Amino acid sequence: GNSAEGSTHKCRKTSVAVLGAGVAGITAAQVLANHSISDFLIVDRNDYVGGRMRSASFGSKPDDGTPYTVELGANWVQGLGGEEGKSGSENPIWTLAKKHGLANAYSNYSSILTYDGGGAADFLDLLDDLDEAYAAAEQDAGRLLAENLQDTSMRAGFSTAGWKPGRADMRAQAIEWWYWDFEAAWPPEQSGFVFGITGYNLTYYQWSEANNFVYDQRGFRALAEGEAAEFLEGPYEDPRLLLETVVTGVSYGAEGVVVSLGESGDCIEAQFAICTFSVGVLQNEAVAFDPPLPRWKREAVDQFQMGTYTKIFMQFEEAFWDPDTQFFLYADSRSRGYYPVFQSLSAPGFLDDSNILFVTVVGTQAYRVEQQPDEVTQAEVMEVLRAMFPDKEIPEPTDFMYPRWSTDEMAYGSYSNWPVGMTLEKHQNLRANIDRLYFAGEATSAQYFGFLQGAFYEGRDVGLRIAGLLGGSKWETGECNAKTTIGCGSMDYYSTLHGTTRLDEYNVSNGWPTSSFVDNV
Ligand SMILES: Cc1cc2nc3c(=O)[nH]c(=O)nc-3n(C[C@H](O)[C@H](O)[C@H](O)COP(=O)(O)OP(=O)(O)OC[C@H]3O[C@@H](n4cnc5c(N)ncnc54)[C@H](O)[C@@H]3O)c2cc1C
Repeated sequence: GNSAEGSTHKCRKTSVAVLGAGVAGITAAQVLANHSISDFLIVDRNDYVGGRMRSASFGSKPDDGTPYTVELGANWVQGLGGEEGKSGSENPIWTLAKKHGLANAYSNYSSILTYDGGGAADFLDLLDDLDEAYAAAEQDAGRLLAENLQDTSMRAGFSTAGWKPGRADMRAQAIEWWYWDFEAAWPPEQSGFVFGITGYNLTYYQWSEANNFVYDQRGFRALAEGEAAEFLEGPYEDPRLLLETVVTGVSYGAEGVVVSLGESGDCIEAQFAICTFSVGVLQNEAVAFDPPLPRWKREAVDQFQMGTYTKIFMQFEEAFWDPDTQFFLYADSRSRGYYPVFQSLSAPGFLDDSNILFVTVVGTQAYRVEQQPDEVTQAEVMEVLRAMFPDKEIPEPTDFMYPRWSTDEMAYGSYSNWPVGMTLEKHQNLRANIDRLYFAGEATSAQYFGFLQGAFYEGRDVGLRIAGLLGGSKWETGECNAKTTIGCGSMDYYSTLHGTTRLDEYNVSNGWPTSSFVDNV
């Protein structure tokens, strides 16, 4: 590794460098603190704790004109659990949301009205068809997993289960978007089947199918700040929390890790480091690793998908939509996913009478929208709203705002999605440490990727591993073993991952008469 010795730059020494102050980083540091390891530093480029739990001020309140707080990033606690009479298993994010008293309300996905270019149009019966196919697809995915059969795409899984929306059937396309893309931020073609289904089921069937929407005016990140305050002073007064500090390089090895900070040349010399940067940050090579990440790690990073999920906020003088309905689904006649779902924050039990509406776009529509100026997007959205509500005079919004997640250096996207062709072993390569450099975050969670609970569990796991390594060998036999949900020490990885076809199987009987490597030029 790089030694800072003799240089004029400041190099702080610590036991553990926690890179990122999102849910994974805060949870990892908390685990260290709980195991009496107080010598750590937490670094983040943001000026707050919470990472992709990110809020912003928007619009104004009717009574005093002060702005509302809305969530640009994570918004729901997804899958609650812990209901009375049930086994008692609960989403840890739900436990923490209750602990910190976050204002939230049940998001009723059945409170929905449907529209197309001609105005209101009831096509919710299609949802029942998709429900039925999805139930069959779940059975099928379970069989593929249990019998080690070849995985496929969610698209193929849907088709086999009997759900085959026509390309021009824009109502069915809108229903499918609402069912799949709204959650995955990628279309079924690009989502893995088995892991797409397990990802959904482990959250919603293990706990409960409820999604609770957080509208707390401190911001959802009050959860992360509240947890951080239990082991950091304030938490913002604690000298171990280095905010507005950009990590530019990570030099790692068997002896330790040196983290380069910003352009100052300052650094951190640590025994261990935990990198919680999003898979988007890793894909964009925003951090220089020394030595470069090995091929088994880079292939996993490059294959896992970073999605983009963009909420476009509008405040109006008055609500022209049904005040009691939460969701408004729009089927555009030309483009799938074109301003497909509007959500009312004005609905009872949310930000009552705020007259705030937001529309969500994902995937290619999100990339398009994020690259254009606000005015262009506003004009497009207004055209859609006027088509949905032809009988209403709809004035321009009084406030309009949306983030640019796909290009934001803190994450380069919103959250991850399991792509077609990724195996559990290859995903494990995304998780695995290299020497003393560890990784954690929503994307490293095989079971809860994309969710806050994924970041929580992975942060906890890596925190415990490092606490164990720093605490000595007795940890490895005590608190964790292969049967628990918590691992110990260094992680497994697969240096070579094979396909299913041997070279000698590229032969005539498989329709491959010509050598793959022929070159007569
Ligand atoms: C729009 C959107 C909607 C979402 N909706 C939901 C939802 O409703 N429910 C749900 O459960 N989940 C949702 N998620 C996902 C959830 O927000 C994430 O799973 C979770 O917050 C990820 O936590 P993390 O700790 O893994 O990563 P992060 O929160 O990204 O933490 C990593 C930190 O690293 C920092 N960092 C990155 N690069 C550098 C660098 N070079 N130097 C220094 N610091 C750096 C970042 O600033 C960041 O704070 C949503 C996410 C987005 C963006």
